Amino acid sequence: MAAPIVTVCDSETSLACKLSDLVHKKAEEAISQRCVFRLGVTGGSMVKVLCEGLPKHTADWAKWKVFFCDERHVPYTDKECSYGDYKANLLTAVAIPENNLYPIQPDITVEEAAVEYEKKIKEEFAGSDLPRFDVLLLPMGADGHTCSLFPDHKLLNEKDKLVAALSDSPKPPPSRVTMTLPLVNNAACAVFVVYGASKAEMLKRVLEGNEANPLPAARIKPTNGELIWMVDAAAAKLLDRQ
Ligand SMILES: O=C1O[C@H](COP(=O)(O)O)[C@@H](O)[C@H](O)[C@H]1O
Repeated sequence: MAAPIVTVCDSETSLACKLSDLVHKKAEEAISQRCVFRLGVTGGSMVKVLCEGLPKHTADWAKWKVFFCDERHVPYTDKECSYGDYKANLLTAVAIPENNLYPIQPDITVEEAAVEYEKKIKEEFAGSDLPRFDVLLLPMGADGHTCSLFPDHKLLNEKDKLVAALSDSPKPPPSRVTMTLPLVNNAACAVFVVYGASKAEMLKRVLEGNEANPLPAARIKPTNGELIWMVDAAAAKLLDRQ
């Protein structure tokens, strides 16, 4: 893996802008090579910056396919549902067809939902043993989690499943579906999006620490892809390099 690229933006607005420039550039490259752009998104604070920045560009939206790196196992109408957030805030702002947003099913058990989502991803990447997303947009929680991979959780050791269920998430809601490290680390480009002072201490640990038992976010090291951190000045304030 090449060394991670860390981009520090002055403000949340500038972060939204630079993030959308990057995603659009990656989309154009993917569409020109393969006629499709496969993106993975996450919920939480990501939704706001993404939905603010992306609509400022024109794009071949029909060729974008948007999957979820993780999802809370709640109904689509629940305020915790990331799919519901993107449906309300992204699909109303850009012309990505609704069918190109791939939700995780809430109306079956969480284990069934994980199996079904892995199948859906494998169908999308038919012919490849290990799917390779063009871009995965990743969060970093204040506890160092990413996707729904939490510190010291057994799913950090998952080697076979590409998508897994958990019912003991330390952050509510407890039931979730998440991409696992083998799938995330096979992405062509993994982009962490982190902003706000509440993430500053953890960002320093993940980027500058060298812990024996790495935090989940520190375990993202695409084996044959890029790793980019896009952060705002508030989150970066404790970093040695600024
Ligand atoms: O629970 C979750 O948390 C992360 C991070 O949320 P943030 O609001 O601290 O950015 C989120 O992105 C992830 O998708 C979600 O399930």
